Amino acid sequence: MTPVLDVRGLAYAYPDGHQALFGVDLHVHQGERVALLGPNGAGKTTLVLHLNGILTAGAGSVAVSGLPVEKANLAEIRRRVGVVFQDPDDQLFMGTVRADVGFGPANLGIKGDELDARVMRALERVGMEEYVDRPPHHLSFGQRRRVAVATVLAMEPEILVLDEPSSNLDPASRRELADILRSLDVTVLMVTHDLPYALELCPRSVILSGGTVVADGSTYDVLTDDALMKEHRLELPFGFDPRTMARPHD
Ligand SMILES: Nc1ncnc2c1ncn2[C@@H]1O[C@H](COP(=O)(O)OP(=O)(O)OP(=O)(O)O)[C@@H](O)[C@H]1O
Repeated sequence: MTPVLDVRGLAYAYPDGHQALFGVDLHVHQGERVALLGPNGAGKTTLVLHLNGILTAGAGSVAVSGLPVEKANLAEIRRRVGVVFQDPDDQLFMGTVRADVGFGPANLGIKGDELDARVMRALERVGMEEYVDRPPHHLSFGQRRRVAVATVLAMEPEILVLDEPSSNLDPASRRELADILRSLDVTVLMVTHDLPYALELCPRSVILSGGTVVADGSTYDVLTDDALMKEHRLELPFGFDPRTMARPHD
C-alpha cells in the first residue's frame, strides 16, 4: 500500500549553512496517528515545512499519496496536506470565521451552497458551528485553534499535520481537542512536547533528534524506554508514569 506520507533520505541545510536534517525516513499509512517527538532544535518544524513544500528538500524526497512534493505539484500537495500551525493567528486573517474556513475551498473554485456546506461541515467537526459569523479575533485562543483546525479540514486533506496542538490550552480545551482529533477519520502527524497527549492520541511515535530519526515504535514502548528518553532529553511530567496508565491503544 502506498503510504500517505513517504519521506526518504530527506536532508536539508538552511541558507546559512546550518544542517537541520540528515537523511530522515518516515512512512505514515492511511488512518495512522503518529506523534513526532524530540528535543528543541531536533528538526521537527524543519521536517514539517517540507511536507507541504514550504521548504524544498536538499536531498532525498517527500511524497504524499505517491505525489512528489515539488513545485509543479504544490497546489495539489497543499490540498492533500493540511498543516495546523502552533499559533492560530498565523492561519486566521479574514473578518469572519466563515470567510476564514471558506478561504481555501473558495480558492479551489468551490462556491455557493457547496462552499457553505463545506464550511459548516468543517466547523461542526470541531464544535464551532455557532461561531460561523463571528470575527476570529473575538474568539478565545482555544476557540481560534479549533477554527484553525477547521480551516484545514475544509480542504478535506489526506493528512493533518499539527504543530503543538495542545500548547496554551486549558485542561478542558486540551481534552476536547483530543476528542475532536480522535473522532476525525484522517491520518494525523502531530508534533508535540506534550508526551501524555502523544500517549493518549497516537499509537505510534517517532523521535527526531539531531536531525535524524532515532526511534520509531509504539508510543508506550518509546515513552517507557528510560535510556532512550534520557539520551534525547525527553522527560515525562512529574508523577506521570505510562506504566500505571490504562493503555489506550491496546
Ligand atoms: N531559518 C533558519 N536558519 C538557520 N537555522 C535554522 C533556521 N530555522 C531553524 N534552524 C535551526 O535548525 C535546527 C532545527 O530547528 P527546528 O525549528 O526544525 O527544530 P524543532 O525540533 O522544531 O525545535 P522546537 O522543539 O524548539 O520547536 C535548529 O538547530 C535551529 O536552530
